[in-house]
Amino acid sequence: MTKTMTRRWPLPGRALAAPAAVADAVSAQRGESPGQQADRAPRVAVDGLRKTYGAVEAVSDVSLVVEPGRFLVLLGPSGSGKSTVLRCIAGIEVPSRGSIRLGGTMVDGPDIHLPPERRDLAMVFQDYALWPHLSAEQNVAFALKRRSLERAERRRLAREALERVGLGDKAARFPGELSGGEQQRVALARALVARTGLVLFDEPLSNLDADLREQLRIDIGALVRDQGATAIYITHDQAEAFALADVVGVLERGRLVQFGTPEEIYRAPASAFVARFTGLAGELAGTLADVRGEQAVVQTAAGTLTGRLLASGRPGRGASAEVLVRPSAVRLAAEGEPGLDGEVLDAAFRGWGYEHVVALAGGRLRNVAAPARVPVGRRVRVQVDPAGCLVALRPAERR
Ligand SMILES: Nc1ncnc2c1ncn2[C@@H]1O[C@H](COP(=O)(O)OP(=O)(O)OP(=O)(O)O)[C@@H](O)[C@H]1O
Repeated sequence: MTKTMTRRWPLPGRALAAPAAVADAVSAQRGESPGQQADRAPRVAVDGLRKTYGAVEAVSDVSLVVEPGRFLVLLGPSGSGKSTVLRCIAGIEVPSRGSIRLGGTMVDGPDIHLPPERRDLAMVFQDYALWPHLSAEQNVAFALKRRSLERAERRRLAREALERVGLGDKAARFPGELSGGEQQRVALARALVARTGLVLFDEPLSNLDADLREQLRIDIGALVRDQGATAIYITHDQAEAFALADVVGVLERGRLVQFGTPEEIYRAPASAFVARFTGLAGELAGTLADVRGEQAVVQTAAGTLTGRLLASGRPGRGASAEVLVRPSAVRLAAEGEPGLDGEVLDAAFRGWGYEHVVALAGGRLRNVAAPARVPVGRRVRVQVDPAGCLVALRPAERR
């Protein structure tokens, strides 16, 4: 089932803002300082969250904390439970177990469930969710409908929000007269106009093509940070997650398997799953030759490689291992430089230079960078930086 079919709430255009926050939100629009705005951004604390649908456990025991004004991205493959966690935080789903606190308020807990409209949050959806019969300005102004504001003031705030997302000149257009990227900008303006302390994003860029995605991603990061709101954003795109997040939570089959900064997750993934999901140039199988502290030496068919060991305990020499290589760790060796012997299978121009696919004994590596194109079939050497290598033991070899 698609998200569009399963989304039951909110109706398009509805802002999920608490009436109590009306005065605050409006005063923010009237020139409150960013510091005062940030004061309203809640700390989000999810504790022991579990959600089942019949026999399906969509989310199992997820606990996390997002500090006020921080940007969390939940990253995971399809079906890992990202939407379910987000929908529970929004109040659209009722957790089966666990608690959720937004600032000082418990919004979900034993016998407690606050509806979305009492959570002082706004949400941006994958499919924009705009009212087709309302203009861009009316769609944005609709988010202020529940607030005791003059119509003219609502219009002014809506126009201001549209200006902020670069659509000041298209306020009168209907969604059908706007491109996908522009429609999502209207949805973004609608989420920001009420100045709620928490903004949730449900894969907002996935219906847009690459160029637009990048531009809107940059604008989302800038606008949300400028507003000082706490943000939670879900995606299955690792590059998007790393680019946007202060902190990333990786989900695997309903469980939060790592929570840390993008840098921590890239350098020290918690498991082979996290390493694979956050981007590899390739994998080379071999046997463990040595372990020195956190570093493991692996003998592969292509040569000896060193990397960070992704396992606790003291695995023995000779254990079967896999070297997982990050894209940033591979480049073609210069003339006379040592490296792993291989043959070029493909060369792709990337603007800054070229990326090659190189076949090695026992595997292949993608993303092998070089300033010039090396023709297919040419024998080459590949330099592999140990700082971008991770060593995973095969399951049977873990102790
Ligand atoms: N209403 C529902 N009824 C039954 N099962 C559901 C329902 N919603 C989600 N699930 C199941 O819960 C699991 C997690 O789904 P969820 O939509 O949270 O994952 P996701 O990571 O957001 O995936 P995607 O990126 O594909 O949207 C999946 O196995 C899904 O099939």
